[in-house]
Amino acid sequence: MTTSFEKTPGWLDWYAGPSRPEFRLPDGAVDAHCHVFGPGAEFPYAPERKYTPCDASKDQLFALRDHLGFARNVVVQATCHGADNTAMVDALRASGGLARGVATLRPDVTDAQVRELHGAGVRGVRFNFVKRLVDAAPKQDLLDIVEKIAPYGWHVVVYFEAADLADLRDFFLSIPVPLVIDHMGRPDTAKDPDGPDFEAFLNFMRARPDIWCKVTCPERLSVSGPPALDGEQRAYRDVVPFARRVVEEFPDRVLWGTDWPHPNLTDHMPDDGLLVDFVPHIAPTPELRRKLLVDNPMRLYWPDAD
Ligand SMILES: O=C(O)/C=C(\CC(=O)C(=O)O)C(=O)O
Repeated sequence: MTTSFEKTPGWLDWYAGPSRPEFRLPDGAVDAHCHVFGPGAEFPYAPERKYTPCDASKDQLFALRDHLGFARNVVVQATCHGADNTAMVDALRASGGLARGVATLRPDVTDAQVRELHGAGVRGVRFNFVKRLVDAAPKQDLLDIVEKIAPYGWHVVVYFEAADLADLRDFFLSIPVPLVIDHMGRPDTAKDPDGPDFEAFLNFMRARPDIWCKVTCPERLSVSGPPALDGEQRAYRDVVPFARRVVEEFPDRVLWGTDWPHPNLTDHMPDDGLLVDFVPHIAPTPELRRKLLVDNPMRLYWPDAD
């Protein structure tokens, strides 16, 4: 039986025909945050999902990787696939070792299942606290999951909004494995990057040396734009000071990724080539760029590669 899905109204398709970046990525660069969606007919979307995406297959992801000049991908499970990691795992297996994954798990996951995911290339589990994307999970369930993944050396990826950090901070710090924060904890970029809100985020990062941060998603965080479209080389200027502060203070624990195929965007869909051109603005030296794009993701996801 073939299932057909209708995309959530207003949701934009990913940008076909992205430009070739002017910024040449360093050899071995990793797109450390991207997704695969379906295709729904082959890998159905989860019944509990809050949105229905447009399909974005592994082959389309790998074509984008090659077009932009990345060597590897980290494929992050998105909520529209719930805890069914099949599409993501299928992408990892097809990548010939060039993709690692971050899964969503339920607390009843067995050791055999975790071991199989590890064998496929999964290295982390994602806990999502963004209310428009998921219903809240009991904290004890999450800690039970941590106990199951810790023996495999995995980390926990957390996705939350800035306003919720104060409530979540102690819970996060009780998680006894490395943490990776999605999209800088979604700061309000209309506020001062040197003000108390972002300082609270930086303080959280200072609390432990194994808290990493993805300096990703300017297209979601920008208030004043301009968008990465039509050759715009000064896109998302308002996000730059936030990301740059993180990169400069924590150069050895930052990651970057495209977030392709950019779920849930309704305002505009960025040209991924121009998104890559955003990177030198937040990582202004070749050394910072090498750490952000190559050394750090390789240490976290391919520690055994030479
Ligand atoms: O692509 C992202 O990281 C961000 C998302 C989607 C998401 O995380 C999910 O569905 O799991 C968002 O903010 O809507």
